[in-house]
Amino acid sequence: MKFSERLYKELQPIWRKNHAHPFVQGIGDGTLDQEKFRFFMIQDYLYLIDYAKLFALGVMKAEDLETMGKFARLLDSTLNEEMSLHRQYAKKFGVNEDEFEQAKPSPTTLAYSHYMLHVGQNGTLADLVAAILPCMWSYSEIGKELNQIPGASEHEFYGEWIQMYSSKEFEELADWCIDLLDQLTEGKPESEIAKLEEIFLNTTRFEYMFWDMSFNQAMWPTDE
Ligand SMILES: Cc1ncc(CO)c(N)n1
Repeated sequence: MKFSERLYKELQPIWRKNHAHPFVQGIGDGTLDQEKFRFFMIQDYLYLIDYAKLFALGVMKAEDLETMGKFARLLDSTLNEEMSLHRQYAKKFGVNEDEFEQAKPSPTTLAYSHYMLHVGQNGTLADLVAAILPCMWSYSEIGKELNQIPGASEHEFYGEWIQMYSSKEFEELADWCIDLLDQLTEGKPESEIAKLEEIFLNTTRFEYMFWDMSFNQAMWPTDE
């Protein structure tokens, strides 16, 4: 069995919670409170700044030119395509993108992005890929599922978000990452595989927490 097939089985309970979450459901039916979405987009912008750095670390850890080139393109598309979606939403909210960039990360954003950076900096290329895959894979699945809802991708406010994550290009990025992880783990001993599975499941759990944090607009509980 490919490693990704094993992961696909393991992640099911968490993905079911993602898809059922009122934040995700609300994007799909267009009823999500725009203030919650604004909170999410700001936190996601901060998250993506760190996520893009993981691709730079991927360039550092890659062992062949083809993989280096792919990570370089992922870095470029995150900064200049995916994040331009956030900059467009910033405009819709009537704020300058600098306001997004200078916002403070929530505890969940900090925990998630710093966990990934820690794994990416201290681990192997396989550790890094295991950490970054849930992000691409789960958004691609959510995007495709929401795109099935009639009219959802034409919704005047949430349509563009659904179009971005249900796109073929985004799906191809996730598929590339899945294939790379399968290649890197082929023939590896169970002890190594189990460690990678734990990393993958940790960031999968963080993905769920990110939806929940956004729905609750959760900053530090000690702030007034
Ligand atoms: C938190 C999070 N996970 C995944 C993606 C997809 O890139 C994103 N933009 N944000």
